[in-house]
Amino acid sequence: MRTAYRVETVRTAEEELMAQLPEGALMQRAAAGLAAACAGLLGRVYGARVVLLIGSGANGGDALYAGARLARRGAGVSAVLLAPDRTHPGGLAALTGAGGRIADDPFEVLASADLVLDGITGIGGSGGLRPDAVPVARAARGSNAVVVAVDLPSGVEADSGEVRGEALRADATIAFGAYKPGLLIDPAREYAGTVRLVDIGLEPHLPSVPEIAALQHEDVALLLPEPVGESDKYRRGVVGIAAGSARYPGAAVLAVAGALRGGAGAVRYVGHAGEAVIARFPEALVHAGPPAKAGRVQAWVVGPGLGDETGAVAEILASDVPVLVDADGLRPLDASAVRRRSAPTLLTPHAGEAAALLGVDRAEVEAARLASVRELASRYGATVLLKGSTTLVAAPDGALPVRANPMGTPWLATAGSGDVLAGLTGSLLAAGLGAYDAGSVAAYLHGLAARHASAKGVPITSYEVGEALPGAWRDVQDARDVRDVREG
Ligand SMILES: NC(=O)C1=CN([C@@H]2O[C@H](COP(=O)(O)OP(=O)(O)OC[C@H]3O[C@@H](n4cnc5c(N)ncnc54)[C@H](OP(=O)(O)O)[C@@H]3O)[C@@H](O)[C@H]2O)[C@@H](O)CC1
Ligand SMILES: [K+]
Repeated sequence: MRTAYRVETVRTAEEELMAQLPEGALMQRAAAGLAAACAGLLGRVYGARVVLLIGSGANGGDALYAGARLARRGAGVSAVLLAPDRTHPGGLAALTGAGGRIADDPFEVLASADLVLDGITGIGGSGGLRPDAVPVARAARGSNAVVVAVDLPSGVEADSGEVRGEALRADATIAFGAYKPGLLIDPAREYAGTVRLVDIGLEPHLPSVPEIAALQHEDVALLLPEPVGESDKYRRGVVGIAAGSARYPGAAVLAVAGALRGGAGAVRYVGHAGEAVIARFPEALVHAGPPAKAGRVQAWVVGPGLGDETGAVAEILASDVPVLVDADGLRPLDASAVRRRSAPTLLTPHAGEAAALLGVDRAEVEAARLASVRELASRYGATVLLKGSTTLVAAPDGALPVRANPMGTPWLATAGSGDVLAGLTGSLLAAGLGAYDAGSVAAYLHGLAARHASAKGVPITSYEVGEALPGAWRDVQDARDVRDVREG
């Protein structure tokens, strides 16, 4: 599991740790890890041209000390000082002592750089790059150099993942001690490139509940439902899918495709696209409706492709089993009906649907995804899965970390992929997972399946994502088998 902590939490932990260490030791740990990572990226340090972009704080200090280490190994290191009067004094002395130089002309040194270290701002920055840093940052990005962000890409908001002005896009980010939310949440995450964590001994000082958690294979493996010896289809759970319409039968087929691969013992389809469903999936149980007459289910999915035929939404919300509401089902959603429910509710909007639920513009949701998912979860008293390039899952009470899905891929932005996800998630709910786990496990498997399906970078259809789900499941399960062997 990758975990991220807010700036305030990181600073408190750092203070605790620093009190136990000699002065400056923590920064040296950070700088040593940073210099080693840069050496790895450069391949050959001797003779490499390294440019440091230095702001007014300790982030610049880290970059200067790392630059000094690279200079001692024979790199030509130049520092661009963006706040010359407030440059970290110890770091600057170390750099010049090791033979590094202060650049007279930032654009000249950037033009021939092999590697740029972005030490403009770290966790102390906010509000995007300041005007004087913008042309320098653009020149760095426009050069042929590898851009390495120190702790965070400068210009992004560490706590929210927002990008409020211009920011410097990195090829890699070397983070110290802990991930910050912005390294896991878009749009900031997209500026970070490949993120690597340097251990500076912070972990024992961090709280047990992080702000953000991103599952990895091993975590997902532990959450997957597993059929036990005496499982019959009802024990494994029946998922009801109320989706599709005469106008959009495809959504029903795709939702059922997802549901059949999510671990439920049976899939009961209810609606007007039964013929299309049965033609593709003879194993589905098909009923014309209404949902209450369709027979017992352990969880409902309602919404994909309903068009204007949304009558089933209220009826399904009145049931006493877990309910997932997606797509067209979100339009007529009544917050008080959701809040009244005793069984879990999971809402799965994309940014546009989330914006409509919140009464704001789509751009506002996309810019502030973390705040939006939390606000929705608290307003509806429901678990909310906000779809996007990093899908977020928030539980209603706010005590659990928001889960960020690290498995997204741009190829998932294809018609119908949400229908597959809804079916898959509903199936996991029926198989007994809670809404928070079902949402995050489904988002993970769905992203992994899309990666499998587009393995060679080819465009994929949503149906292929459904077909690739068993492969993704197997992949994740292999992680559990590896762990069992290790521990067994
Ligand atoms: N604590 C530790 O022991 C360790 C800390 N570590 C390192 O320290 C980093 C945090 O350092 P920090 O607190 O000095 O803040 P930092 O990010 O350098 O910003 C400094 C100043 O920049 C300014 N500023 C603000 N916004 C701005 C903007 N948009 N554009 C330009 N400038 C802007 C603002 O000053 P202002 O100009 O507003 O007075 C702000 O105070 C952390 O990320 C990690 O790298 C590691 O070494 C591990 C050990
Ligand atoms: K930085």
